[in-house]
Amino acid sequence: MAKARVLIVGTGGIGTVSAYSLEKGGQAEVTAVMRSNYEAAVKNGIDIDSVQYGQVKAWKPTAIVNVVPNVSKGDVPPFDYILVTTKNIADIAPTVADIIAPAVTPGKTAIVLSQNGVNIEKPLIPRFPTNPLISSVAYTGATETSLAKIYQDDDDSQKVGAFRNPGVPQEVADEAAKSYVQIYNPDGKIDVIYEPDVNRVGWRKIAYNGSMNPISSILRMEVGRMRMSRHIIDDLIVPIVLEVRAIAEAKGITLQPDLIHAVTHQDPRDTGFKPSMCQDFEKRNLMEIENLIGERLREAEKLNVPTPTLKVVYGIMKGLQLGIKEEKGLWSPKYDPGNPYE
Ligand SMILES: NC(=O)C1=CN([C@@H]2O[C@H](COP(=O)(O)OP(=O)(O)OC[C@H]3O[C@@H](n4cnc5c(N)ncnc54)[C@H](OP(=O)(O)O)[C@@H]3O)[C@@H](O)[C@H]2O)C=CC1
Ligand SMILES: CC(C)(CO)C(=O)C(=O)O
Repeated sequence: MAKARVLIVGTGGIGTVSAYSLEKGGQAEVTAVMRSNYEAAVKNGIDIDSVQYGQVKAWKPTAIVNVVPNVSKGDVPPFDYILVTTKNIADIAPTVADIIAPAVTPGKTAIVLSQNGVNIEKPLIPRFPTNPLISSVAYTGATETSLAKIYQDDDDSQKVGAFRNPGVPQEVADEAAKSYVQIYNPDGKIDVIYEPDVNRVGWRKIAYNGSMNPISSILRMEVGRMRMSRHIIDDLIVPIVLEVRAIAEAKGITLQPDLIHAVTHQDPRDTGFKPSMCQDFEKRNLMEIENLIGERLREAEKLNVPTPTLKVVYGIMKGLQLGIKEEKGLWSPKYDPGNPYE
């Protein structure tokens, strides 16, 4: 059987581990789009120091490219799947839809978003109305420590299911998600599984990412240290988790009764782990603020759910993001038209 053609856009921590798992399964050939790490990967391959796969040295997927291939010209065969593993920075162009558009074949390519956050599929629906949209909620732990050098500290673990895209019959989207899991994990040896209720799973995950990620970034603190402070947990983490639960409930999504315990005890007791947002902040990378916090606030407003803690945290994170945007030349200190504080 011909292997599935998978394009991975954003081959950093999660993208590299996914590329390796996909090719190891034997049913996919991966084209990896790389950017800052492109030259290092082409010259020396990719090193993965992996809790799951051991020391992988100088590895290369089937193809490495430094631009998203344009399939419309007909000289590149269409892709069966595009796996998006960039950070989702919705407040800065180009958006995910703009980045992947050249490689999408209407009615054929299934688009898999393996990114943290809620509502990440929404901007893709009008742009790709005939393509199945798939959610991969990832629990894998992986970091690019230097160019094309990956440290994987948690096994590849994902729950995969279809988003709703009104132009695609639900059974077609569900089938695409199941086929993706089959290609990714053909002999069932890894924890990458089909999840029919992936929306609920995404909301559960955001109870962690929406609380631990921003608070660790603001405090620049590991999760283990935060857990040792009752103030941090009682006054910051718990209120956010309760607000996330209230928004989810207003949307008809019931999260588990022991959610607070599950979030606060997700990581080992004395862990030195800092969530991905805190790592980005320390590297002075843009952070995934809109899909982890902003989108939930907007949902809460629509549903009249009070979210005082989230609102304060959002304001602080927007301020921190502004500093990073200014450093990158993406913002200059000036008043926007209509700003009443001028
Ligand atoms: N890391 C983790 O353990 C976990 C991460 N996640 C989620 O997974 C997603 C990916 O995270 P992670 O792997 O950590 O991210 P990384 O920052 O490690 O990797 C993102 C990659 O995307 C590349 N990229 C960004 N924009 C483009 C573009 N326009 N064209 C080509 N390449 C691009 C970056 O290139 P460049 O270096 O040039 O910027 C980088 O190589 C995020 O949504 C994150 O929240 C979820 C669970 C765990
Ligand atoms: C906690 C983790 C690694 C997922 O398990 C994550 O999602 C993040 O750091 O943003």
